[in-house]
Amino acid sequence: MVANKLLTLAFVKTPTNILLGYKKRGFGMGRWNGFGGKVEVGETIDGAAKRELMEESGLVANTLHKIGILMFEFVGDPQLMEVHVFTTNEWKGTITESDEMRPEWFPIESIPYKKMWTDDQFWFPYMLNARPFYGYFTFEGMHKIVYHRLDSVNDL
Ligand SMILES: Nc1nc(SCCc2ccccc2)c2[nH]cnc2n1
Repeated sequence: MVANKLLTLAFVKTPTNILLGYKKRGFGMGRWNGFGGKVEVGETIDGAAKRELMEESGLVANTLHKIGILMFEFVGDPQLMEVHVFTTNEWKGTITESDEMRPEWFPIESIPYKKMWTDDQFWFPYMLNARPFYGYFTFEGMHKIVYHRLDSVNDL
């Protein structure tokens, strides 16, 4: 039995703007995304999300709100990615570029979906409207979605 790979993704947002990071290396390189990564052994998911946000953007979130869970399957890879998605609108610290990510604010009206993962355009509206969601996406390669399902949920 291959366990899911447990990952986090956190977004810092105001009512009109969202902070995205340009991934400079590794998985998802060359795309704008939220801040996140692996949940380490002994870490809570929330704790990992806060740590990754701080490491990758320099910001400390006072509270993170769980807004979604995304499952990603890549055809040919038995390990599913289980991504817990968070938002925050209360943070401290100074935005700092890391070796992983170059943070930049975007108006919510001009999110660069063409330079992001293909699935983001499906679930971002749920996140931006604070509607908790559960999504499952099957990828063939790094661009093509061959199956997806996305549902609103009452609690996560
Ligand atoms: N938006 C988005 N993000 C990811 S990976 C996010 C989790 C992660 C993984 C590795 C390093 C840092 C963060 C995706 N994968 C497939 N579609 C996707 N969409």
